[in-house]
Amino acid sequence: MAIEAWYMDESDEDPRLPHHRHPKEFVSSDHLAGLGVLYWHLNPKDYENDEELQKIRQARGYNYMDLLDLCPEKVQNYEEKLKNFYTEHIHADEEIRYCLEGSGYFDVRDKDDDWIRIWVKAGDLIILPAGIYHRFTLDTNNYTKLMRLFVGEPVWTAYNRPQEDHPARKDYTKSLTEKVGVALEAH
Ligand SMILES: CSCCC(=O)C(=O)O
Ligand SMILES: [Fe+2]
Repeated sequence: MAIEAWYMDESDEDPRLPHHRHPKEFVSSDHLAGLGVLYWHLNPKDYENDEELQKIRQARGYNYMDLLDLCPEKVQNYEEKLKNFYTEHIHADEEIRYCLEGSGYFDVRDKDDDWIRIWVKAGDLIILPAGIYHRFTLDTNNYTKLMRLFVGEPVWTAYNRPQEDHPARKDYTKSLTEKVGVALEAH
């Protein structure tokens, strides 16, 4: 099963709506991979014993794990947290999220600075590379339960845009130009 992702319209209606362009412009997982965004679909019911998940965690060194149940009863400062999640930012490290229940939107900037909306549902594991501008919102279902993975002690610090001088941002932009170089050489 492929991930659903699309280019966003420019309207400032409720962020929890899909915000498709007209006509719809879907984005493939290859296109996402070109931005350094990786994706797997796993069995969310089996997350405690799942060998596929174990393999990914081992291969990438994700020894840290916790669960984030995104509902007002379980999250302190719920509204403020959601507001911060939807403020465009980067991190110094990868952001790894595995959706166990519900759904939500991870928005990432493409090479031309346009927003791509990635619809993450139960079973979707995504990795956003360090330095990519992104944000998160719940969709109209208003609920998700996410697993957060990390290499070592987690650092969730968000650096709000602009961050052009942040080392992770510089490395990320450089990796994008290198990817373009490889694609051109292949032709
Ligand atoms: C709710 S997880 C996604 C939000 C985010 O970008 C973050 O936690 O940094
Ligand atoms: Fe983030």
